[in-house]
Amino acid sequence: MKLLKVEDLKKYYYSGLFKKEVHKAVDGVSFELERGETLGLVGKSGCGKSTLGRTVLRLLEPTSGRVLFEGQDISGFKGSALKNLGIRMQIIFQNSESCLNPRMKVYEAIAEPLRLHRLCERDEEKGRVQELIEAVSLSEELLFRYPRELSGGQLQRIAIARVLGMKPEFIVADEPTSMLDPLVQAQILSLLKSLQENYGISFLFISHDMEVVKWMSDEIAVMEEGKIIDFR
Ligand SMILES: Nc1ncnc2c1ncn2[C@@H]1O[C@H](COP(=O)(O)OP(=O)(O)OP(=O)(O)O)[C@@H](O)[C@H]1O
Repeated sequence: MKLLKVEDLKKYYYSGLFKKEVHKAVDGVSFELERGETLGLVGKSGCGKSTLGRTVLRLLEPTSGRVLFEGQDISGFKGSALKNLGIRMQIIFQNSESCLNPRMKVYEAIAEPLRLHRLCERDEEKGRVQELIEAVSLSEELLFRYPRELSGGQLQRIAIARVLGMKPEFIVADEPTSMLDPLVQAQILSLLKSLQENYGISFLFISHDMEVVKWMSDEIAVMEEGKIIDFR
């Protein structure tokens, strides 16, 4: 069974007097994703890539269409079902600093979701945080620093460690390296690939950069004006 199946997904925004103007940000998108595979998503700015990623994750309410996760229709999930789903499906953003609290040391940033979702016992927490910082190839001494003391690449690794703590099966990576210089970008992309190999995570990998998407993806979807116009 496919890990993810998206069927005729739409996300429309209504504006203007009597909400009569319609902007079709995502307009009937369908795709499938196997466990452990990456679908790259490319297209011009404003074509709907981020909206599609967020709607699949149910961070945005779909206008219509279905999202099947392990065969289960999650389109109507609410309350605790949606919260549990939010652990298994994650997102990594371009600007990781914005999702880290500037007053929280790295240790707390990684431990916070573990506590919030009760993913480990209190006495196991330290070990788990150490495992996670190692998994993203950072040294343990960074655990006691603040985000402002770290480089862009280190911040992105910490954002990835936070997400990994939740043992996600599916991650939307929304331009995860576009703010980084080329060398650091290459290192983060390699990290994501190795995490995929080690943990069997599936990715929807969003980028402007065709070269990056080619290197990362098993299949590439090209988006234009809310629709997928080609699979390569
Ligand atoms: N809350 C909203 N209300 C109205 N329109 C929106 C809203 N959010 C996004 N849009 C519009 O939907 C379209 C798709 O936006 P989206 O951010 O998904 O594109 P994108 O392909 O990810 O662009 P980029 O590559 O620049 O991030 C854009 O025209 C945008 O202006």
